[in-house]
Amino acid sequence: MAHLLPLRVFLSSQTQETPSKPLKLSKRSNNYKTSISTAKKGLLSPSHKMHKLNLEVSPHRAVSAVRLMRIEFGGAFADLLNEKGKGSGDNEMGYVERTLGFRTRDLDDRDLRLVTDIVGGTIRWRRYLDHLIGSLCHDENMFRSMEPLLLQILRIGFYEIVKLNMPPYAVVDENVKLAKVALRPGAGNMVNGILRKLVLVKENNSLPLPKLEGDSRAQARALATLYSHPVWMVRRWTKYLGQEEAIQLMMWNNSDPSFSLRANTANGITRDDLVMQLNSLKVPHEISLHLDDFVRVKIGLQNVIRAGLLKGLCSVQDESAGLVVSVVDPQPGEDIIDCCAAPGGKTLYMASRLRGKGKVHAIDINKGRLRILKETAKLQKVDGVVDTIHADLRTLAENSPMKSGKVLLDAPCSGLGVLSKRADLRWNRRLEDMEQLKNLQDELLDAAST
Ligand SMILES: C[S@@+](CC[C@H](N)C(=O)[O-])C[C@H]1O[C@@H](n2cnc3c(N)ncnc32)[C@H](O)[C@@H]1O
Repeated sequence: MAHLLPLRVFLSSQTQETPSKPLKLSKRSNNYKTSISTAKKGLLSPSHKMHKLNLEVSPHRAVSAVRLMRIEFGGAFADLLNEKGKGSGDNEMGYVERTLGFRTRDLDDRDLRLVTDIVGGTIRWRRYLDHLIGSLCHDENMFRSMEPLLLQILRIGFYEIVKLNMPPYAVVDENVKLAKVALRPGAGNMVNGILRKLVLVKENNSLPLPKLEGDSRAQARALATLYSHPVWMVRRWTKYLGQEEAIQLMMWNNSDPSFSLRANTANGITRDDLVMQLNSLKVPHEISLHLDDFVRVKIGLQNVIRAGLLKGLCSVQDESAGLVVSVVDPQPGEDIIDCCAAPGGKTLYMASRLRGKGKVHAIDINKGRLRILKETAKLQKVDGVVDTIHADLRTLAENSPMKSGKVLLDAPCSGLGVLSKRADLRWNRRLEDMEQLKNLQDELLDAAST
């Protein structure tokens, strides 16, 4: 019966989180390797390297510096969700120990919040911070040849002073201490010199920032530094939106993201149950104005993860993704095709709305992501109504076309709409990728409507 219904294709450009990648230190950067081994050489001998505890260095700065290294050179993701909550525990301290040569005391909730703020902010503001650091170095070569860990420590210090407005001399002291212990005394002296220069120019209100002047290229370069985005994005947005709106957009991308949680009704959890849990965890939240099962959370996601709420009780899902599902409006008994389904955010929400009757056929080309979808479907108790199909949609549509009254196509997208959530994404996208993506989206749309 379903194939007799008029075909409806829902196209969504919502970006989803991608699964966490393993750390690949050796291939991505020789510099990183060098700096790690330098740290180890000075500080560790194999016999005591696993238990050296340093109580003087501020733990959240040490963890932030290492997390920044992993994000820039190790293929790790910047956002909490892709760390799957492991970022707060032993795992993270293991990375700290291997990179810096010592452990710090365990992080408490406040430390964890600071790590999230510092890491997210430092990545977002990287271009701006590097401009300031470069301007305050003796010469360009000093900046260009700076070892990666030293640069991360300086970025943290600059971010804390310029963007978080933290008490400057405490910031200087703490970051100098970190550079001395994690690298060597000379590195601490360098951090001291450059941070003190920064404090001075900030106090005199004379931060060396570019002026918005000259032709459109020069202005784009200045805006790219002032609002910390790649030049090609600034040029693109200025062209399509005008300068004022492009600036608004960049300011939004630089703001702290908020998240939404969806109560997993298929597991018998209501939004009221979820609210009770959030209250008991003291996580501030607001009820969604648009969707019955959703709750908004600005801070405290780390607590939600640590309390295990994501293990079946609720999922992190943007309201925009929820609204796409509302447009599809899944009804019990329906057969729905989700053409680019993994890791499954929309599939699983649609499945929960089938109330045990019907099927979501979840197609995806990526086996690993599809496996995550399958596992999460089990966790959320909707696996009975989810059928996974590992295939390239284009080949599938040609060789064994499927029919359904409702077809959702959530094609791969640039992710430029979620830059506030994915702090590192702006630095990983290239203009050339956009053209390729557009062609792929065209082909997928054709295949989905076959
Ligand atoms: C934006 S994500 C989908 C997110 C998903 N709808 C959700 O809500 O979690 C795009 C997905 O398209 C998949 N994809 C890319 N090319 C494909 C193709 N030719 N056939 C099927 N899936 C494809 C990717 O593997 C990726 O998982």
